[in-house]
Amino acid sequence: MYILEKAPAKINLTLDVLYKRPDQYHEIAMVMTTVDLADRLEFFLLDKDKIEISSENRFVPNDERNLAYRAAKILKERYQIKQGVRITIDKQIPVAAGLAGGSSDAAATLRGLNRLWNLQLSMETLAELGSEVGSDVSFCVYDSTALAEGRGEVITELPAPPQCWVVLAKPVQGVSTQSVYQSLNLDNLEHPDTEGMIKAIKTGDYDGVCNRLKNVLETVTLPKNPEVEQIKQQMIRSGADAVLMSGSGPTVFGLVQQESRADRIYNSLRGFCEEVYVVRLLGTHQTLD
Ligand SMILES: C[C@@](CO)(OP(=O)(O)O)[C@H](O)COP(=O)(O)OP(=O)(O)OC[C@H]1O[C@@H](n2ccc(N)nc2=O)[C@H](O)[C@@H]1O
Ligand SMILES: Nc1ncnc2c1ncn2[C@@H]1O[C@H](COP(=O)(O)OP(=O)(O)O)[C@@H](O)[C@H]1O
Repeated sequence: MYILEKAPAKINLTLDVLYKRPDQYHEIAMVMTTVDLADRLEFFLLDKDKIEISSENRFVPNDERNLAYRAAKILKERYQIKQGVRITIDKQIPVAAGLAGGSSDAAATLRGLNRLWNLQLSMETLAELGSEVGSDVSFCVYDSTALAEGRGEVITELPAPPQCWVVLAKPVQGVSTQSVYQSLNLDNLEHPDTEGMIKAIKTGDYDGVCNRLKNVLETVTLPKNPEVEQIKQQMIRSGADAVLMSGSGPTVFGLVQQESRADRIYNSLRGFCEEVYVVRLLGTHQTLD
């Protein structure tokens, strides 16, 4: 018996950092949604009491460092599961890109094993377990559109934003999330209009969403990675309605309503950026088959 799960990438429509906490984390408020660029995970029951991971991607560890492995281990130990599992990851989301690929794989593992092992756990319980793996995993468990607060694990679900096309471009150099947070200067930050973004989403106001895209982590990643700013400028020149860096970066996304315009942006970026994707905004959980 085996189970299939899709693990979509996320983008940040807003990302605000409020203050540094006494633990190693920052208190944040961010509106996130999902796009149709997804890893695919397969889960096979094993008789032996073992978690096996495989992925063809050379940047993804095939051992206990894999976030999917960590999610499976937490679930297995917490519910004393004696069966083992083999997890194969077909990696489509660029790694260390600000698109939460690893977190989404961990979340898909929690959803998939909940079904494979027939645990009947609620989304809330899976999200709580996910927060032990990483700050973005709870959001990824819901796999929808949401406001994420706390260190990212306090989730308030939102409706899907207005439908549009999303052009994603990832510069070659990956970014370490931890070092971006560490380098952030909290003085004189221009904060996003989080409430305004939520209202724009709720009223289906596409222009309102575009006008409010903002990510305070750009203040760290942009000066260190000139390519990110170049890609932003190129997307604007080619007709994007709005552009922003996702998460800690370095991936940049541009929003457009017409497919022809998305194609134009894609073609204009192909020359100097190897990894470019045109995808639909999803914003709600999609079941496979
Ligand atoms: C920036 C964001 C935005 O969605 O995503 P990515 O760019 O990684 O996709 C998230 O806040 C990242 O979430 P995630 O990648 O799950 O972070 P974690 O593994 O929990 O933490 C990695 C490190 O980032 C820092 N960190 C993370 C979250 C937070 N609220 N404050 C922090 O200071 C901590 O130094 C932590 O050790
Ligand atoms: N299943 C996984 N997919 C991708 N990266 C993973 C996975 N498991 C562990 N990692 C590690 O997590 C790090 C961050 O990966 P990722 O989630 O893709 O980036 P981001 O946090 O920027 O969205 C990578 O350096 C990678 O080695």
